[in-house]
Amino acid sequence: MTIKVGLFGFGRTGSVVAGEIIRDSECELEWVIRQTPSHHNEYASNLLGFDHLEGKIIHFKEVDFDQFFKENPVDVIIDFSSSSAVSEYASVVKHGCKIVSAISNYEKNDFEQLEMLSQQTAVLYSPNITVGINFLMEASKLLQKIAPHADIEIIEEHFRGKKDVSGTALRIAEQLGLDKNEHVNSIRVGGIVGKHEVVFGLPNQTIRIIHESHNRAAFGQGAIYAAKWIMGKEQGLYSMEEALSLMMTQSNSPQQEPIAIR
Ligand SMILES: NC(=O)C1=CN([C@@H]2O[C@H](COP(=O)(O)OP(=O)(O)OC[C@H]3O[C@@H](n4cnc5c(N)ncnc54)[C@H](OP(=O)(O)O)[C@@H]3O)[C@@H](O)[C@H]2O)C=CC1
Ligand SMILES: O=C(O)C1=N[C@H](C(=O)O)C[C@H](O)C1
Repeated sequence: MTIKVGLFGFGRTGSVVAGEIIRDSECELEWVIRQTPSHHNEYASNLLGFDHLEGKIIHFKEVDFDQFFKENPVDVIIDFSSSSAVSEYASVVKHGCKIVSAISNYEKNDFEQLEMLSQQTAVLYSPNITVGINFLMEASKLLQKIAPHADIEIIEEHFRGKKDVSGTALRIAEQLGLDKNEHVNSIRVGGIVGKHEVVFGLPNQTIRIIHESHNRAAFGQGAIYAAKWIMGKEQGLYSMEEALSLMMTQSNSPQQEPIAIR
């Protein structure tokens, strides 16, 4: 079965994610919604160098989205736009459309709206949708149990223009029970795509767990993994950790094909 995908956002990350969706043989990029009229009615595939037409770019304000969705339905919306976009697609969940949201930091009201949508459809939300970061989280939790007296600091490094504190770092702090105002250290330099490090300080040794995204394609591959996983889910709010833990169980079962991690 081909999964029809609608993408919100065609910026730094969305444009790379679009390329990954187009490349994936089990997905079809139906459309891409953006905030400005840039490249309206052109195809993401052409802009990204493919020679077929896929992923028509739509300026949100040019369409009545409810009507647009009825004419151009998708199985899943993948969101790499901004916190407020959730209100733009809120109405389409009644058609059974599922949602994968990768917005790193939600405004409180917008996140409450996402939570409300999860009462009607399956929503997967992850401030860091790479598969690898979830291994860092699990390893950090395990190490904290083994070395409960270690000093723990979280370091997050991103490109110069990233304004918000890393949503991933905040999630790691929360999971480790650390005060985010004291233990999250941010560095903004050059073009770093995304690096997260958890430092465990002991009297005679230091342990560092690091995850680094070298290319934004990692976010696209994670989002596609999440989209495939959520296809079989009932309404509810899911995390990437849940999607991955099920995958690990599946991979032990000879009956079911695990979703491949790339
Ligand atoms: N969870 C994860 O793993 C990751 C999450 N992110 C998150 O993804 C989001 C986007 O990041 P990034 O690509 O760097 O940001 P950019 O600013 O480069 O791109 C944002 C894109 O979203 C579009 N957009 C913004 N607001 C709306 C809206 N209300 N409706 C429709 N489209 C909208 C913009 O349109 P236009 O182009 O017309 O201006 C643009 O295409 C951020 O929240 C970021 O933190 C990023 C990487 C990984
Ligand atoms: O804005 C980004 O780009 C990223 N945001 C993330 C975050 O805030 O944690 C995840 C990723 O490293 C890239």
